[in-house]
Amino acid sequence: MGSRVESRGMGSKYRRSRSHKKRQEKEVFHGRQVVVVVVPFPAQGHLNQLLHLSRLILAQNIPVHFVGSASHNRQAIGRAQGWEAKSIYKIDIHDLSVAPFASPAPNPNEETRFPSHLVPSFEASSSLREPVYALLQSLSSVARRVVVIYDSLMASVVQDAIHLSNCESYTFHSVSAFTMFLFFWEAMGRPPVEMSHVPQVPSLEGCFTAQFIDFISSQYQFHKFSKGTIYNTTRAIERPYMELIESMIRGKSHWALGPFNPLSVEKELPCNENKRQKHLSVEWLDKQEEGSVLYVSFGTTTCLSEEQIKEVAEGLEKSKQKFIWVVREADKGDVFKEDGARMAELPKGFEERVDGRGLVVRDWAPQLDILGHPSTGGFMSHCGWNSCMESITMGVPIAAWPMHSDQPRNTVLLTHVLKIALPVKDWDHMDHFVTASHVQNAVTTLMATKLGHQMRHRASNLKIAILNSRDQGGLSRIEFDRFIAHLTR
Ligand SMILES: O=c1ccn([C@@H]2O[C@H](COP(=O)(O)OP(=O)(O)O[C@H]3OC[C@@H](O)[C@H](O)[C@H]3O)[C@@H](O)[C@H]2O)c(=O)[nH]1
Ligand SMILES: C[C@@H](CO)CCNc1ncnc2nc[nH]c12
Repeated sequence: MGSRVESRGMGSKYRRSRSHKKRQEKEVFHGRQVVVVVVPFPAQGHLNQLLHLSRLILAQNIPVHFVGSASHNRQAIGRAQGWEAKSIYKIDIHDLSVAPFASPAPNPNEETRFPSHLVPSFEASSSLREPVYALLQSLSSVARRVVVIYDSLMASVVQDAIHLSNCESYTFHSVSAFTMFLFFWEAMGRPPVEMSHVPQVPSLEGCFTAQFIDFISSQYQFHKFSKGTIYNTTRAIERPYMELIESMIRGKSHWALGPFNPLSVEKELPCNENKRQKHLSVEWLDKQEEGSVLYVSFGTTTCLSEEQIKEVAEGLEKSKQKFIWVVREADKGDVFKEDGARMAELPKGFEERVDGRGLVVRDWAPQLDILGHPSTGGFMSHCGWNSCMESITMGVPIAAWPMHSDQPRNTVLLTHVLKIALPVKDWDHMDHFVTASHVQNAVTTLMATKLGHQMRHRASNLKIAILNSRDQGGLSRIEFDRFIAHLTR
């Protein structure tokens, strides 16, 4: 039943092939090992971040167990970008049984843009509680220490970890430190803090559904069991907000361990062997001038209505700028369910009219490769936190078009604090509609004006700051090393 633990083939293959002798030596000198169990939330933007973190931890020779339903594990692995195949096979992937869930198609005409159609898959994940506990029990009997790193939305799933004396847990917040600071600060009744770091931000109205707010609240009671919190950020960009969080939430350690995504894709190959061939979009970028192409994509939780797609198409066409536009539907709870998908229509003749200047991608785009490509000079984004970090680490400025959740506030971080983005339109939860002229203005400003150029320059400086911070002796590197030393103490 629910508590059956299945270990997937690739993980066990690794265990067998890993030198047994080496492991024995380790045990002799260091006692039993520390192992990490990673418990992601089953949506792409969350799976992706914790899979990247798993790889970073594994690179420190700490075994990592990654858990989830078979389809979410397959989704996470199949879409992983920027690293070599061999590093993914070293993660112990556990396909655990999850209660069956409905996987409806997204609704592009919903009043809020929040991906409510994913809620059944979120709720089904609570059935992971038993099999995850069974895994923790079995690991805790052989390991020196079991470290659980869980997505903040999976707190209830790992609540039993406190029964194991050699098990400790850390909460991973999948959004910016800026957004989390605001969330804590508002929840605490806005205590006095250094106000120069706190810009005006939009309210959360229209960002979530009431149902999802209940889901978040139902998880928060279990965070009291965790020893610390982890962020996919670096103090090189979000230092004030990490420090504000530290000053408000004492008694826990707070770790900025990001960026989790690879900082360069040039040296590292895509993980999937059959993806070694360059994607069409990258081949096309190879032929364009440096910094001349705008990349347009709205992540995996958003889909635009037909009318909205028409406005984007017209805006892009009128901007006369080069672009790659990813026209995809939002993910379903089970991304491998083929049925019911809409194929969004573009205006008649659009692709012919922009031929040679614009490329429409309908499948999964290699976003990290695209952002890391020298020809890419701007990104029109919904400002999901993965996209923000990927763009910042690749030095690409943003035309920000937030849709839901943390995105409107991430936008404020990018526009007001880091000053590497301009808004496509001011966020107004009552009126999501963006006209062709908003799109056109944003695109031409970002790609073809001095203001856009200055943003590109600042973005490129941030990229350098992040790289330096990750180098030997840099603050991010020191913080990451301290975390690893703390786990293996
Ligand atoms: O075609 C595609 C589409 C998307 N992607 C990748 O998919 C990921 C999308 O994640 P984003 O965070 O940007 O956006 P999502 O809306 O999908 O995620 C969501 O979940 C995690 C939260 O922290 C985000 O803020 C939230 O909006 C990125 O890593 C992006 O590179 C592709 O590689 N190709
Ligand atoms: C449905 C998901 C996207 O896949 C919401 C992401 N947004 C968030 N996820 C977790 N904690 C948050 N605190 C503020 N926003 C948060």
